[in-house]
Amino acid sequence: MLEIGQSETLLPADSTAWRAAFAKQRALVLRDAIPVDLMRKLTMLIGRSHFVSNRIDGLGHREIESPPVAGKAIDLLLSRSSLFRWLEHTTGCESIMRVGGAIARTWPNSEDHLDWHDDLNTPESSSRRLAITIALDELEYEGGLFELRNVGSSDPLFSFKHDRLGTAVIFEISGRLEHRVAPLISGGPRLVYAGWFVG
Ligand SMILES: O=C(O)CCC(=O)C(=O)O
Ligand SMILES: [Fe+2]
Repeated sequence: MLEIGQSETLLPADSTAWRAAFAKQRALVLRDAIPVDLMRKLTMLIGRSHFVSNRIDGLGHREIESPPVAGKAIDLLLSRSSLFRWLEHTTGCESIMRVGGAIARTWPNSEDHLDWHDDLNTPESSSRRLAITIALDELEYEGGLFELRNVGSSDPLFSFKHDRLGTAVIFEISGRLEHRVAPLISGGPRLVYAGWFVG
């Protein structure tokens, strides 16, 4: 059990199963990582958030929270050295120094999605070690599947549909892996925090 509460972080005492899961699929599912009471507060903040169009050249489109308010609150919640050390131990990623991200929203339309990419596309992004996404809503939707694969492989190593409020996915960022988010077919929107642990 792992829980990122408002004032304390509960981390699993025995990480053996987590290490084995990450070794196999290069990703972890942290079910209910943000507890319900804290999630409720974040939902209230997000209710006042403003979103702008965010086109990522060659990859796709989505909306992101701007100015970042709820996203900054989540950055702060994740900025805990005990969590950084647990992630290093569990994933083998070295020296995580900080975390930062944004709230992203996709709708069922002809443009919202992200094609295969590795999150290492700019010089500033080259120190990204792990990515984290957290479900911030639980509206039903079809499509919107997240997939992670080895570059050049056609079989995903890991796939996940975010539909449980407060559940997080952590996955490896490296030149040997790529990930994508499929377009929504109906329902939604899909609302997640998407950030990176940076070394
Ligand atoms: O929405 C997701 O699940 C992943 C987002 C993503 O890949 C990114 O922001 O780079
Ligand atoms: Fe990404």
